[in-house]
Amino acid sequence: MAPSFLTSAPFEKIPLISSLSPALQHLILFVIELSIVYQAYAWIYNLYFHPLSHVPGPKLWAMSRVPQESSMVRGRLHKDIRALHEKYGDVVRVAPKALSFISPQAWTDIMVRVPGHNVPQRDMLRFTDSLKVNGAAELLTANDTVHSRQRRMLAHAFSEKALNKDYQPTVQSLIGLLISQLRTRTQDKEVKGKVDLANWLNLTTFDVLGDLAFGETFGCLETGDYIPWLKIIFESVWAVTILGSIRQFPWIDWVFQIFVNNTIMRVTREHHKLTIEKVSRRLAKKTDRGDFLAQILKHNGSEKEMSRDEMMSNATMLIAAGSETTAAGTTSCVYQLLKHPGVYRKVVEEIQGMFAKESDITFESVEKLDYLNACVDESLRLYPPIPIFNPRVGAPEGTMVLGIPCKDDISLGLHHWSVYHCSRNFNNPDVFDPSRWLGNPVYETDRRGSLHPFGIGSRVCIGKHLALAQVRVMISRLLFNFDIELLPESDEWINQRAFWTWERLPMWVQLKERKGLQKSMRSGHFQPFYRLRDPASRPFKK
Ligand code: HEM
Repeated sequence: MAPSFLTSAPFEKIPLISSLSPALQHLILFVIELSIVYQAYAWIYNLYFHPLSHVPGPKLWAMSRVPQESSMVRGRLHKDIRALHEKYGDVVRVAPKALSFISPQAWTDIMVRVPGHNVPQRDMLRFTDSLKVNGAAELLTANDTVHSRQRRMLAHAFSEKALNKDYQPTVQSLIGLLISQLRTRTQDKEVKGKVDLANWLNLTTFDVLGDLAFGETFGCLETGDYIPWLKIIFESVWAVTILGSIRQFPWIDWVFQIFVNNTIMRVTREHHKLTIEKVSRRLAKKTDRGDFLAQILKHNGSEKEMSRDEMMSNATMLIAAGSETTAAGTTSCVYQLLKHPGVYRKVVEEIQGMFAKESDITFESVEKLDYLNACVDESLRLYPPIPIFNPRVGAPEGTMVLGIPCKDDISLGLHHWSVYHCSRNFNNPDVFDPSRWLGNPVYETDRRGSLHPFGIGSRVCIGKHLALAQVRVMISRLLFNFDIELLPESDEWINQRAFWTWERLPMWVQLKERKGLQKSMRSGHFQPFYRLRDPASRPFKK
């Protein structure tokens, strides 16, 4: 005779399960009980016996990954992590196997390769392979060996000489196109100078990188719109954040792979097809205009240095890594200037005092605008274009970070926005004050070494100088040509959700052409090969 507990049905009130045999119902009950016991054990272990249990932090976050990941997918991780550091100090345990840091020393321990120190690795669970054309690695996600080979090759494409001599004419020409598009809108009787500046800056940086990576723009500035290929890049930045969170939970990831992976693969294949077309077209083209591929090909001795597929993967990656970030850096600085009329006036005076005509505004000359540059640094602090972390895990042999041994199962976070908004690092952290970077003694105690919006170490942003040159020139040429006012609907523009990049909100401004500027003072910016053209002749049609 069967034992009595196998003849009674434990789930008789639950419709779907009650139709199963009592034995099967008991098996399900047993699995549920086992999971509860295991989960309770895991929570207790994480709290009291885990090697990180001595690190300060909230108990709930130390017990389970759910609080951190739920904060991340809601786009508020930057704020939550800041609050935790204010409360608990320079290092906080933010998940059973995750630490967050904010001090200058932590930047060095996590990012900088020094003899005798095992430098942490990229946390690959937070990335996807979606940028890899035919499986070929690109710089951002490459392992250390491939990374150092590719970085050597790409360094030629990001040298100072290439930047100032080869790329400057393209960038200046496209900024000229931006200015003429905006000028058209100040003269339009319906638009009356009201524009979404965030959008226009994004269109500009996309066209710049399209030209530098593929030898032709996307035509965004001409149409005032994106092409679908670029929309995929936008959306994938957000999707990578969500996928990174899903991967922290193997069961959810498993279900996700079954139901959603095919769709992702289809979109990725479509995206790669277009990349291959563009790069092939560029490689077939004979051109004397400088761009990334021209620099790489000039130094590529053999396929061993950089294969064709790797060039393709890197071309897309550079557009994804460099366009939104640069546009965000520019938009946020303009926003801060518009919110601080005293600072705005000083910047305009500095620009007008330095440049008699617009063509004097060059990559080289804008470096001398001390006040504007302090404003750029301060706005990168308050709105770092990469707002949350540079995901890393300890080295396989273990890494010491602030004296804490971290193996490769421990995730190490330096969340830009949280680091720069913590009062442990900066006095009046929420205040936009460029004098912070110009020797104001109020900020004497600031831990300036904690500000690294471009990262540091061997994986520091390769496009840093290109980005800064663009940000400075775009702002200088905008303010040279227009008086700008922030419209009330964008007063709180800076309050956005943070994913890998920021959620992109429109920034509505009112533009007025500056009075008293002679036509001759405006023109003559390098050879303007980008002008508004007949839409039918655009290289990339929608
Ligand atoms: C204001 C604009 C920009 C900001 C704030 C920015 C910030 C960053 C940050 C924080 C990293 C990560 C460093 C790390 O993981 O430790 C990074 C990496 C990178 N950025 Fe940028 N970036 C900007 C513009 C650009 C531009 C214009 C390009 C290229 C066209 C670019 C290309 C890259 C690449 C390729 C990497 C990976 C470097 C490597 O792993 O060796 N970025 N950037």
